[in-house]
Formats: sequence, structure tokens, C-alpha cells
Amino acid sequence: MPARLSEAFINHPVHLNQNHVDFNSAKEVPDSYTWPPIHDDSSPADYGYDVDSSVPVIDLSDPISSVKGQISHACESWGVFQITNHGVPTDLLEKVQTEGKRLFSLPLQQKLKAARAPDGISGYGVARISSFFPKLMWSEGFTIAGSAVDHARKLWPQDYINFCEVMEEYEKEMKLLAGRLMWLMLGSLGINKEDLQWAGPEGKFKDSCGALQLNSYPACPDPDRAMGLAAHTDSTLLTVLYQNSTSGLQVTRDGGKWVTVPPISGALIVNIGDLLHILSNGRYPSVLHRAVVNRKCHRLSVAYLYGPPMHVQISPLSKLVNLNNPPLYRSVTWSEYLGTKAKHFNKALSSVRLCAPLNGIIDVKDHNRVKVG
Ligand SMILES: O=C(O)CCC(=O)C(=O)O
Ligand SMILES: [Fe+2]
Repeated sequence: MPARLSEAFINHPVHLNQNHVDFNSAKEVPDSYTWPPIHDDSSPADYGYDVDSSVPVIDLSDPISSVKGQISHACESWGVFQITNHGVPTDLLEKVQTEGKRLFSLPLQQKLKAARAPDGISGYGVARISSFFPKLMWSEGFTIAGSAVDHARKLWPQDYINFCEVMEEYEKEMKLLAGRLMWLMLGSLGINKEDLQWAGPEGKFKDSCGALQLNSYPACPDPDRAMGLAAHTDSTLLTVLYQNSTSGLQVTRDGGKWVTVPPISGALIVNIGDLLHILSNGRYPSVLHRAVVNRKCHRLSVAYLYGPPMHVQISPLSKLVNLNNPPLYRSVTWSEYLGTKAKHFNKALSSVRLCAPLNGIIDVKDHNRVKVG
């Protein structure tokens, strides 16, 4: 079994076509990138006029009991929320953005020198989920699991250190923040440090794993017919996303209409992933999301993909299970789940489900019935 996140796909190689169009000079969207029209369902309500139809924004400097209450509501009803006053320095966010833009502005041939290997996780390339779709996505990505040095050196043989230092510092900040968010989320479910042995001494999640995913969405001549990143849930416990000031992220509630997550300068977005869905026995469902593109400007997003130590078995927490709430999922390690996701994509969660939903009610939160794309 892979012991490190960087080895997670050794048994699941994906051979993707990395010869994509040069986005910067494309005057139109080629047929291979043309998706069925994306209807813009966003209404004024999506921009905060109606509290119940906009993604919650939580100020982490509010009193802790209030924060936990807001998190519980956001996790139960949305699976996503934005956070402000999170403590990640603004200048670090700016540096990450500058370095990310520097990377994606390199010529395609240069970026391809650091291409992700078919059985690897780190490096440059199109989204791994591309293999599940007949059409290509209007985006490119760069993943960092472990040290970025090997790949960054291929991009900038003389000048890779700054990139690596910034990404390393950001990864450290993200790991601390993700641990803090885990306790806020778990605490709101009545779970404390004694209930989660694998969180390690003082519940610090020292051995937890994570990766940085830089996503680049070039401006697109026909954004309604292109897809930045197709609908998916993350295979994480949680994901912390920085989208800065350019919108593009959309989420659904229970497979309903797409809601745009409005950019808030300096805020971070927190998504619930499939492993927290399992750990919480479905109380905190993972959120189906996608990224759309726009005509005017390039968009960069940086996702921190956070999961448990690779060997830890994740299963519904015993405190959340009783006669009326039987365990809904079997236990899986992150490594095993990534393999399942690589094979079954959006049906992965239902493939580890133990029992059918009670009363025969369709569990829309399993996403297997949600039309993707
Ligand atoms: O770019 C975005 O807004 C979404 C990125 C995302 O979903 C991911 O990297 O998993
Ligand atoms: Fe995602």
C-alpha cells in the first residue's frame, strides 16, 4: 500500500493527452473543448441578498461558540463556506498568487518539461478527472505533493528556489489552518480529541497529509461553451481554496442549481470532501462543485487538499453511530479511496456505502445520481 500521498496513483496510472491547445492564442473554442452550453443560473440571490441561498461567510474571530454554530449550519446545509480572519498572512496569499501566475505564464513547451507522470501526482498537466469526460477542460494545473523542487527545477533551472520556498510556507500555513478547521467541524459534532486517536499528540494532526493544487483558467473566447473544471467532489477530508478576486467556483446543494461562490478579497473557501462525509456518517456531506471560465480574465485558484495519514482507516465515528443511525460507510484509507475515485469517479462514495438509504429515499448527497458536467 502506498505510504505517501505522492505514491497514491502508482497502481492507477492515467494516460492523458497533455498536448493541449495554446490557450493564450486561441481565438475560438475548438470542438474538442466544446461542452453543452453552461446556463448561468446565478441570480441576485447568489450574491448575498438572500442569506439562505448564498454560501455562508464565517468570521473566525467571532466567539468560538458562535463559530461552531455557524460551521455546523454551513456543513449540514452547504458543505462549503468562506472564512475571513483566518490568520493566513495576506502577503503570503499574494506571493502564492504571484508565483502561480509566473508558472502558468511560461510557454507550454517549458511547462511540459515538468509534466506529471501518468502514475504520479506532482507536476504540470490537465486535470486527472479529464479521463472521465469526452471533452477537454479549459484549464491547466500544477500539483505539489511533498517537495516541489524536482519539478520546479525543470521549469526554472536557475531560479526555482523562491517558488519552492513560497509553496512550502503556504503548505505549512494550510496544514495548521486545516487542523484548526477539523476541530471546529468535529467539535460542532460533539467529537473531541479523545475520540480521534489518529489526530496524534494534542490533536495536532502532525502526520496528516496534504497537497497543493494550483489551477489556471485562461480567459476564454466562448465561456458558455467551455468548462474550467467539471463537477466533482474532492477525495479529501477538507479542501481550503484560495480564489482571490476572480469568480469561477460554483457549488450545488443537494444536486440543485449551481450557485456561484462570490469572491471576497482575502477570504478562503472551505469545501467538505468525501472522507469527512464518511467520518461524519453523512452528517457533513461533501459538496459537488465545478469551475467555470470567463471571457475577460485569467483566473488562478490554489487548493490545499487535506487528508489523514495514508495508513489510517477512516470510518464513521462511533459517537455518531447508534441503532437509529447505523454506519453508512465501510472503512477506507485515503490511499484506497484515491484508488476507488480513480476508478469510479463520482460513484466512489456510493461504492463504499454499506447500506441502502433508509426508507428507500434516494440519498442525493451520494452524488451518484447527480448529472455531472
Ligand atoms: O478552481 C476552483 O475554483 C475549483 C478547484 C477545485 O475544485 C479543485 O482543485 O479540486
Ligand atoms: Fe475540487
